[in-house]
Amino acid sequence: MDAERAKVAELEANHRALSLELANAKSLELDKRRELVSASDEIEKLRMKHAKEIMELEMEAKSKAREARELADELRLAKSDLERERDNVSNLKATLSHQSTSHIALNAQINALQAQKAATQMQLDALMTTSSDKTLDLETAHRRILDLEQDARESEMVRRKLHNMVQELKGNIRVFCRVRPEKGREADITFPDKRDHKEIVVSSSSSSAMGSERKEIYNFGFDRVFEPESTQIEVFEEISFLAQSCVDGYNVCIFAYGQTGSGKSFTMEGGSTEATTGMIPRAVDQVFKAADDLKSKGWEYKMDGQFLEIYNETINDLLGKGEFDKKKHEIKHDKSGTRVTDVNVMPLQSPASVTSLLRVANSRRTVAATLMNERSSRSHSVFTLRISGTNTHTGESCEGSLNLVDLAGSERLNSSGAAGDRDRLKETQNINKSLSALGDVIAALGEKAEKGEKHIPYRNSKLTYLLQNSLSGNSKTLMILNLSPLAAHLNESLCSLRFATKVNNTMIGTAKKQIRGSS
Ligand SMILES: Nc1ncnc2c1ncn2[C@@H]1O[C@H](COP(=O)(O)OP(=O)(O)OP(=O)(O)O)[C@@H](O)[C@H]1O
Repeated sequence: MDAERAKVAELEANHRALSLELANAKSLELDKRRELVSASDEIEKLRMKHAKEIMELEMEAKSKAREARELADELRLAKSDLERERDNVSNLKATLSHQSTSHIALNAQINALQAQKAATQMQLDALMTTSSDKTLDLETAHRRILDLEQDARESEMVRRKLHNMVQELKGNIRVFCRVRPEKGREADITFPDKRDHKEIVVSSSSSSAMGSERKEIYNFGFDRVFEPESTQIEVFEEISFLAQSCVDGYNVCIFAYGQTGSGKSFTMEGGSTEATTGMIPRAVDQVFKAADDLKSKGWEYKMDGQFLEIYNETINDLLGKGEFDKKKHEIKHDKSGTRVTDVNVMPLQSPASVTSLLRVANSRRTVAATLMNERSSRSHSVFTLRISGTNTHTGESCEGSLNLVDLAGSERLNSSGAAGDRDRLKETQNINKSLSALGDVIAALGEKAEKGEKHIPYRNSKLTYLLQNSLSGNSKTLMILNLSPLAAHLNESLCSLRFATKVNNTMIGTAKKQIRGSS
């Protein structure tokens, strides 16, 4: 039993040892299991890390491969650039060697040119010296030319003055002839006197009864002949002394005579431009200038103007009001000069006031022309500028007048076609009457100058009566004969030329100044 007990005890002890061993084994197993779990975690982590590292390595490998490719590309490009650069370098080397050769050649040229430049500079210096000498010579010559031109101008003025004095001493009426420009069938008119411009030659051809051609040549001489190209300035240059002399106390009368359309109005009144300005505005301008110049010598002037029209022997005031002037105007002569009753006399302060006076007169003439059959060419127009001056230093006084007359068309009865028209016939008879009265007055003045006493028939027409004081031996008279160059007007032109020649040959005596001393 004991043995049994011992055995049981022993078994129990074994059991306990075994249980302990089992427990230990279990705890060991547990530890081992834990270790296993932790080892597997570790393995998992390592695996993941490894996978990540592999992935990164793969990506790195890919990027390296790309870089390698790019580097390979770059290398290729670099190689081709290098190749090109090599080519360039070899080209540049070739160019350089060529340029070097050129450079050497250019240097040689530059040296040659510099030598040439130095030689040219020396020549230039020599020329500059000569040129400044020449410039001096030229300036001297230029001054000399200016002096000579001035001398020539002065001589020309002296020549004109002397010419005028001779004319005044001769005492005849001056006559200028002006031929209008025209494009058309022109008559055979020539101007042979190219130096003094005093001659006009008109030729006409006619067939005789036998059929043979006959050419007649008519030669006329006047104080001045203006060719068609002559300008208003040139014409005025020749008459400016007359405008001047009315400031000195003379009575001056300038007529424009000629057939309708021959250029009378163009000459007297002119156009609207500077170049075409006519004799009236130019003369007035000149009178104002002359009066202004004499201010320094103590002269003070007063000027006034009137503009009348004589139509069918009645006087019409072109500065009046209304369409037609219905007033009856009378011409009065007394010691103070000629006066026309009831006409407007405009004080003239400046040349501009004359422009407005001409405008008023022209607008009235235009109205009349549209109402009455081109009346302007069928009437005489008389612009009168009266000038009175006193000298504050000397007490002298003077009175002058300037009459600028645009005469009615001078064509003869038949050629104007007036015969069948009563109004036209009356107009033409009146024009002829007054123009022949003008001729008679001039002829009588001529006779008076030659033979002494002679009655002057001023009263035979309104025109001559109005101009009595300016149409005497005591006044300066100029007739401008206007001619049309047309072949169709040849006969009229010849009549006008003959009339003007008669006037030109008339001596009317020497003009006198209207100057009074201080009283
Ligand atoms: N020297 C000239 N230069 C240019 N044109 C001119 C000249 N003379 C006249 N004329 C022109 O010829 C035309 C006729 O001239 P203007 O009217 O002056 O003649 P007129 O003799 O006064 O005629 P009317 O008796 O009808 O008044 C106008 O158109 C005018 O402008």
